[in-house]
Amino acid sequence: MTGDLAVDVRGLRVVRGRTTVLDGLSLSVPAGQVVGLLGPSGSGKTTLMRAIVGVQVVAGGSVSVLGRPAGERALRGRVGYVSQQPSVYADLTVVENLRHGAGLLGVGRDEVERVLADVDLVRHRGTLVAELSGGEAARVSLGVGLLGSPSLLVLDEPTVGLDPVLRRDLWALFRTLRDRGTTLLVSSHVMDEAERCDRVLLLRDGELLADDTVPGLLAVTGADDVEGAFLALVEGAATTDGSDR
Ligand SMILES: Nc1ncnc2c1ncn2[C@@H]1O[C@H](COP(=O)(O)OP(=O)(O)OP(=O)(O)O)[C@@H](O)[C@H]1O
Repeated sequence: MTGDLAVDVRGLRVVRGRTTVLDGLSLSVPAGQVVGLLGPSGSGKTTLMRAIVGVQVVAGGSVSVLGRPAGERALRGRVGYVSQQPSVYADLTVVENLRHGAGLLGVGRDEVERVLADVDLVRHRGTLVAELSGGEAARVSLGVGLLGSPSLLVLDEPTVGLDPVLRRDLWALFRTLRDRGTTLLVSSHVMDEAERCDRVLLLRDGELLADDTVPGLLAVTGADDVEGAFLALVEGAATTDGSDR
């Protein structure tokens, strides 16, 4: 492992509507790892991911991605983003969706074939997305994010709604991608998914409660699992900031 950072966030401030979602958040994502971004619903995970991929208006601070300011044109194709909203066309087939994505990125058809194999959809290549199961459709979205072999993949709750077998298979794919040198930032509000990550970032109300490995988190909190560690950290924060949410 090198000491390189794939993402470096300093003093990030984001206001959405009337809510200050992030107020001076600083964190980093080391290159070549699977990093889990965990936290309850509304803690700011999607907002942070949007800032990292450069689609979020920010009110202050800096976000550096692969050594460049987030959203810079030079990062196009080097950062893959799979949002929670399906970003594929239901009335196109699997391969048509991937070819469309490849066309937008300017990458070749060989990329489409590689991605089809990676997400295990070769036999569904000619199927309309509307006729796929939820898990298969999720893999088409992921496939679009994999086009062009991005150095950083930002995945917003990619396993939500998937059965345990599909979740396991997707995590195996994430590790394979990491072993090929990709950095992955994967959000989840399912704490047990943390166990599959090299590091975890725990967010609550826009604040970073922890940035550690799973064994490190357990050692610091004395908890048996990540859920227990999170609760211990929340309670610790509650006693210092006077809130008990
Ligand atoms: N478009 C918006 N306008 C105003 N406020 C928003 C908007 N989107 C999100 N927020 C607020 O920002 C806060 C953080 O939302 P965000 O989607 O980043 O959380 P999250 O941790 O990703 O949640 P979830 O796990 O439910 O997706 C929430 O309080 C939410 O109400």
